[in-house]
Amino acid sequence: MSLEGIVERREGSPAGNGNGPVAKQPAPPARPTYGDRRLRLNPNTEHKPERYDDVQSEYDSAIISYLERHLPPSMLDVSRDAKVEFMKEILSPYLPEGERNRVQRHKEYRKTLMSAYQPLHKELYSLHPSAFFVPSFLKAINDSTEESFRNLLSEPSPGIYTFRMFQPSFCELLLDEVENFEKWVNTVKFKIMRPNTMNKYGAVLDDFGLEAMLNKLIEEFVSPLAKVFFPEVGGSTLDSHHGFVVEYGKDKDVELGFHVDDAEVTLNVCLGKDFFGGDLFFRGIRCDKHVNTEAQPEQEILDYSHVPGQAVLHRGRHRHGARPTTSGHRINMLLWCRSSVFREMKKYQKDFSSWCGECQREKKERHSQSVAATKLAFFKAGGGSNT
Ligand SMILES: O=C(O)CCC(=O)C(=O)O
Ligand SMILES: [Fe+2]
Repeated sequence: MSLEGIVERREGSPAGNGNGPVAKQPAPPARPTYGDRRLRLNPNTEHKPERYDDVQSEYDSAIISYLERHLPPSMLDVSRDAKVEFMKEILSPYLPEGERNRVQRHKEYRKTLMSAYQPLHKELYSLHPSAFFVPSFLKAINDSTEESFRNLLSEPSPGIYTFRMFQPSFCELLLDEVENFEKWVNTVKFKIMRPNTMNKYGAVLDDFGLEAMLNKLIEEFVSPLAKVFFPEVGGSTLDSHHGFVVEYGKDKDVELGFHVDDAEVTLNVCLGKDFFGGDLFFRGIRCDKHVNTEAQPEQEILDYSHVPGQAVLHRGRHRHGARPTTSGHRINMLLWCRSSVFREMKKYQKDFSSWCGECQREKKERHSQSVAATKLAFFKAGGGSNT
């Protein structure tokens, strides 16, 4: 969806098709008019958009919030409902029919689930930083400087950051809640959607009420890091997410194949419990075109062992997988953080050498070839001789 596109489509929409009289319609209910209805091309960065998490619509609430900054000035002071109605109308042509139906069905699924499931630990459903996070993580985010982040993190391989994040008591509560949710699902025989195409076990946290808490967690605690470490892949403009848990062990998933995430930035935190194996393996960052190319042995190969409470933060395009969990039970929380702005801009780009390891390698190779060709031409022309 292009915002430029939206601007153009809204201009001068005709009342009829120009082929004769327009059939008379019953008068529509009176609607307020808002003067100039054209969107701003550039967002009003001083305007703080409202949150629309509670709005029932086919669109992600983050997109509605994002669009609010583009509203014409006359629309900014109208009621929240009027803004929503206006923005839904603007967005409606941009979802293809199939996608619209899918999104609608998912909204209904989530609504049914949330109205039936009784949360066990209500305190998890809103963000309580001092109860959730370890003091070192809280301090680094509060200080919010690159130096404070660097003091907190380790970077065992370029672009992979690890740090202690959750309190053991928080991990226990979340594990308990997930277990309770799964028990309930089995008792009432509700067929739940699994987190993604590669996992048969696990649950989508957003689907049973944790979406608003996770939104806040990302906004206040992941985005500050993503802005500093991943600006070239939309780390400064994260605006939606997919939050879930994956489960490995006997009678669960065992391992996870080599893949990239449907995310710009991924936060992966181990919640527990006791387990052996399950190491993550990483093999370098790649764009779509280069996703199947070889890893560079020196720089791009890393194995990482999960530790409960500890987070790994990486680009979604950082290729990875998880080795078999050979005993015990491993549960990790994943936040796939996305940026609609980055995705839109990516459509118009071909060179991803600011983050793709293979684009970078090709660029370097082109550069050395051109330096070599220039040198050769220079010597052939007699340059550099002292005759
Ligand atoms: O099992 C893990 O820790 C990795 C999970 C993962 O990469 C994913 O769900 O995308
Ligand atoms: Fe992944």
